Amino acid sequence: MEGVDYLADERKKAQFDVDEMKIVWAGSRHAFEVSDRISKLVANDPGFSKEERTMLPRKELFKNTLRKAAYAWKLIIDLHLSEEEAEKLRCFIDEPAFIDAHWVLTSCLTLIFAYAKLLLWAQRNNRKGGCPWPTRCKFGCYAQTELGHGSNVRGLETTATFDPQTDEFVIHSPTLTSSKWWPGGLGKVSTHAVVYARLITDGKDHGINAFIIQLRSLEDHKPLPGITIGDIGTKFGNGAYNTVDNGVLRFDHVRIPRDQMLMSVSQVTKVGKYVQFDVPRQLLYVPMVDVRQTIVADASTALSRAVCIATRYSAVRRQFGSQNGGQEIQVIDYKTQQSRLFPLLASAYAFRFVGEWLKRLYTDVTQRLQAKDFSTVPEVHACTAGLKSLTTTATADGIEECRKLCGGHGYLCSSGLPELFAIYVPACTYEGDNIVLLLQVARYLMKTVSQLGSRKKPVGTIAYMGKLEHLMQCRFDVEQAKDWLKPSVILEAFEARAARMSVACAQNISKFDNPEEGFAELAADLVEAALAHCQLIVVSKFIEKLQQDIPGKGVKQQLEVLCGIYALFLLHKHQGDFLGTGYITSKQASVANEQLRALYSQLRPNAISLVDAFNYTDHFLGSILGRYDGNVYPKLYEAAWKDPLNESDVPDGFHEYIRPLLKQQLLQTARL
Ligand SMILES: CC/C=C\C/C=C\C/C=C\C/C=C\CC/C=C/C(=O)SCCNC(=O)CCNC(=O)[C@H](O)C(C)(C)COP(=O)(O)OP(=O)(O)OC[C@H]1O[C@@H](n2cnc3c(N)ncnc32)[C@H](O)[C@@H]1OP(=O)(O)O
Ligand SMILES: Cc1cc2nc3c(=O)[nH]c(=O)nc-3n(C[C@H](O)[C@H](O)[C@H](O)COP(=O)(O)OP(=O)(O)OC[C@H]3O[C@@H](n4cnc5c(N)ncnc54)[C@H](O)[C@@H]3O)c2cc1C
Repeated sequence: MEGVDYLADERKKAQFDVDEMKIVWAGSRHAFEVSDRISKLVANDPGFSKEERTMLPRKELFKNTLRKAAYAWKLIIDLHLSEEEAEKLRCFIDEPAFIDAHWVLTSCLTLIFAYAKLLLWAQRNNRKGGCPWPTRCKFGCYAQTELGHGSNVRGLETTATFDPQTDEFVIHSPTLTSSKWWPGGLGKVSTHAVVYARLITDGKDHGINAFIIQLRSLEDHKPLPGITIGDIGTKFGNGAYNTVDNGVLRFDHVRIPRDQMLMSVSQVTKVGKYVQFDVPRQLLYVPMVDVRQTIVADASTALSRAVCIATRYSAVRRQFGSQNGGQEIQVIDYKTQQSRLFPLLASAYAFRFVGEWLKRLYTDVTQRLQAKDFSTVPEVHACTAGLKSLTTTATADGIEECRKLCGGHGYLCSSGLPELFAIYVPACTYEGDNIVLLLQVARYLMKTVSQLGSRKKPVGTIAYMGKLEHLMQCRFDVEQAKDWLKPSVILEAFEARAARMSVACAQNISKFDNPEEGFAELAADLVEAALAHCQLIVVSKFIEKLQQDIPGKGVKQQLEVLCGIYALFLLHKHQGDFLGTGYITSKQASVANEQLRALYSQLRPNAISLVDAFNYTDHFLGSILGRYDGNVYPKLYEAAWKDPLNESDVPDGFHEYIRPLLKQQLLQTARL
């Protein structure tokens, strides 16, 4: 029945102020108000409908995305939306688009150009200043990855050879494997690209540098001479990421002016002299750090969507246990359902808070960079790489778990979960393969351990290594379940586990004559140590959040429950680490599990309200199973009839393929 709230009884059970929790989730009252307003604007505008997305053929799908993007830009201008509102608009339109790369890169490149300015780039290049990145009337993409190399950035093959005769770089793709491959927005739309290529002057290879290159005519959109571009083909899932034109690009001796090299870390003079500035080369990689921190912030949005769908549906769905003709049991009341669903709900909140923290860390680093302080770059690289890896892996796995939590109906596109998974899962690969990124964290950890004896004190997220002596010896000495609720106890457990795993790896590497050989041999253990370190960061940032003043009846208490679930679930899942490093005994692990079960029971009455606090519209959720009103069955039934296959009772192909078979069968039966 329309207008009935099937989840009303669930909502009455809440023991906290949901409106205040919405503000905690959004980050501030202002952020909540902007999100609320823009999400409703999108939801109420038929121009942003997503209903048929999974049924459209690729060409139509792509054209529809172009239409939406153009419409969104028109709205931004007509409604004078601020940058913050425009960013929310992009989020709630909920369609990966060519425009994403442009959107993010505009800010990345503003940053690169901030360094460039700082490094007197403008004067050295005899330019009047100003950012040549095309933010207006032109579209850009980020062309780093090649067919043959993605993770190994140093192995890229595209060349940029300086010609002092003409004061130009000659950009060339010398092999098939040097074709740029994957950049989003490249295939059909971008007019310009940031291209990573090997810089060659006077026959000498100076490694990878970035160049801004025009790809297409601004008149007729055709590729410029010497440039070959296309789309790389259909990707995983219906609809999903196929709204984006990931592309292939080849250069045949394309000439660009010298000042289109991004000269933030080095410079080529008019006479072809290569000059390396007194700054870390890693500054070239800062765009990746920027996008990775955005991906961490986005993970909680993707996971919370899936969790919202699975939680609401778990309260609607009933199976078994009917007594005297009464209703069956809501599947959310099964302990197995709770033990799979509630840690994901807790993870969504945990990722929200660690994402907020990472943004602050990144802002701090960018301010330091402006002041030529590069000291925190390694830490922000380790944090963004590690947290990108942890949050995207957990989110992709979490979305798939939510699909299973919804049983058969979760497999229907109308549940919203298959498409959400298909769109999200490449996050485990783009912006750095998750294992490759954890290995970067491991390098940072091994470096930290090796420097412990020196005067360099570990600070920031690695500060806990400063109390290594204590962490290597301490033992968990409490026995009661409720002791596991103390933040100091949880923190020490995670610190001791992370420190001990890192030290064990360092000791094992030291047994090899060649440390690089040791690192390669122990890579699997190193990845686990890196993960333990990243999990410690997430847990500690959740605990830090709880130390803030959090208004609203019962809000803090709910967050404490969620924090306990997040930490104790990890402890349960990685029991082997905690037991193996000797910090806890098996009895203490079993007591922790007892506490975890108690927390699930405390969370249960609040589950629906905790997902309501995400404040998602039905449009954004895009799921019949996750509808706010819980009116699942009639809407599923209705949606089935909208499938193109149901347009006629007799399907196309009946006369060619089914009828002859039927006839044959009839004949055979007659012969018998
Ligand atoms: C463009 C984005 C568009 C849109 C985003 C929009 C919204 C966000 C939400 C969704 C995302 C949507 C779309 C995604 C689009 C995807 C884009 C891409 O995928 S772009 C391509 C990304 N590619 C990678 O990430 C490649 C991964 N590989 C690497 O990063 C490096 O090569 C590697 C880290 C593996 C290092 O290899 P190695 O050869 O060992 O390194 P090197 O010798 O060059 O340097 C080592 C030295 O440098 C330090 N370091 C490495 N990386 C960084 C860094 N990023 N920042 C700072 N420092 C870094 C490293 O620690 C080491 O230091 P030491 O020598 O030990 O001191
Ligand atoms: C949807 C999508 C959008 C993208 N958008 C862009 C874009 O806009 N611009 C752009 O430039 N690129 C883009 N990419 C490319 C992306 O950044 C790369 O695919 C990614 O960095 C992984 O590199 P790879 O494909 O070379 O994987 P590989 O490195 O070939 O990975 C293959 C396997 O090898 C393993 N492996 C690799 N190296 C190591 C190692 N050292 N130690 C242990 N294991 C290792 C990996 O873990 C993985 O299991 C995009 C990719 C996707 C899927």
